[in-house]
Amino acid sequence: MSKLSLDKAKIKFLLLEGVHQSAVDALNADGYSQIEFHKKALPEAELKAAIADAHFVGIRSRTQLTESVLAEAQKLIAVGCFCIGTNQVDLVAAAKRGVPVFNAPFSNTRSVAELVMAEIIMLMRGIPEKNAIVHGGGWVKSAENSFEVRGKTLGIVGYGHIGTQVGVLAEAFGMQVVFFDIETKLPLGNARQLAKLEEVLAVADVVTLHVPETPQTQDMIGAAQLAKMRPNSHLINASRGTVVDIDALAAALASKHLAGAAIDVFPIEPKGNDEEFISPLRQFDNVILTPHIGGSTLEAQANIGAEVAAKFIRYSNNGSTLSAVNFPEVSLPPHPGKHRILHTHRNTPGMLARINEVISGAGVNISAQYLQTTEHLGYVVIDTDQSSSHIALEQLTAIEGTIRCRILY
Ligand SMILES: NC(=O)C1=CN([C@@H]2O[C@H](COP(=O)(O)OP(=O)(O)OC[C@H]3O[C@@H](n4cnc5c(N)ncnc54)[C@H](O)[C@@H]3O)[C@@H](O)[C@H]2O)C=CC1
Ligand SMILES: O=C(O)CCC(=O)C(=O)O
Repeated sequence: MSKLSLDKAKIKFLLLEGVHQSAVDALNADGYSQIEFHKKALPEAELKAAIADAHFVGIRSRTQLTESVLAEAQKLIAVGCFCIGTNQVDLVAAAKRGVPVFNAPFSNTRSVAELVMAEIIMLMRGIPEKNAIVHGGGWVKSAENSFEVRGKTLGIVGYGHIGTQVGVLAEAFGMQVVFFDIETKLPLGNARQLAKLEEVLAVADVVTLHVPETPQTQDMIGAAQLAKMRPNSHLINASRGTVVDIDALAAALASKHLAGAAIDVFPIEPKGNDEEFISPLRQFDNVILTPHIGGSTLEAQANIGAEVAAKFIRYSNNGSTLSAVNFPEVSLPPHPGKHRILHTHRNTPGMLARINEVISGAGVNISAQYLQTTEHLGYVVIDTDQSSSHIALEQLTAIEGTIRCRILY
């Protein structure tokens, strides 16, 4: 590997929310030693101070990287979400600054699916209430409201990575699976895609939500949708807290229209393990409440740590943005003996021509080049035969529409 223009020892990684040690190990093994590690999310003022000189920041679901936080991050090169969801990052604000955002799109998928499968069985057997009764010294040995899952119908809303895994597990238990998704999806096994959310709600004994947080999924399950669910059915939400109107859910449980629920994510979650969890759902013994741990298994966290750290390393060493969620995806193999320039710009006509004009004007030969664009952004990786350091970096940076230009090596 050619020597990076910015010494690895000077590149600061800010890792928050106790990301797994596997991330630190992977970065250390590649020669990155400046790692500031925090077990928790930082309050906004502390976050702004810590991010000011960070080149890479790694978070989980709790840290909000808003426009105003990103504005403080003048040296930021990339963001890593050590999880699936990226809704906690202002992706547009990051892209505007030339900052790609990476995540781990399926390292905790199985963990969520297993928890959901367990909850389906627990809810169908009425275990949460029975557990509470026995803990209180009671003893109600009864088969009332206790059912096998075999032959029952599971409704999956959002049939992506997690939804499909839940469907496969549920079918192995003999359940019938129906799902709703805004995209047409290949149904696995005997699963059936239904055209409308309401159709799924009307037939399912258990409804489980696996959609991302978007403007369209905000309060997707409110009073009207809960009313359309079958009497005595169950709701599971391990997606995002904004997807369910919690007060409407509390009302549906209080009226006994729903027989139970399992909720892992909430509209407002405590910022740390020392803060009290406040929710109208605490009063219900027939609701399984978990502290956003759907993806929190040791296996998943170790895999996520290694995966996102590898994406940081590839981008830092190579300029590869493969699998970035807000950025054109470009990957060139390392070219020993060559020199590499990274140019991020607004996607306007003629940009590549202007960049190449500057490079050839400096008497430097381009040996490889790869451009990708998204609607608003262009990212080009340029390998040159001669050292590009003598090309006026200012000239490339001065091209109208340039967001960021770096000489990598
Ligand atoms: N509780 C936890 O610890 C965890 C929660 N999650 C959450 O689960 C979500 C889903 O994860 P994946 O399955 O990996 O995502 P995915 O992107 O693979 O699947 C999401 C599916 O939802 C569909 N969808 C999007 N908008 C929709 C709408 N309005 N109506 C119906 N379908 C819609 C998409 O077409 C896609 O098929 C994540 O975005 C994250 O928020 C993920 C991991 C752990
Ligand atoms: O483990 C975490 O911090 C968040 C898990 C999650 O919600 C996700 O992966 O989207």
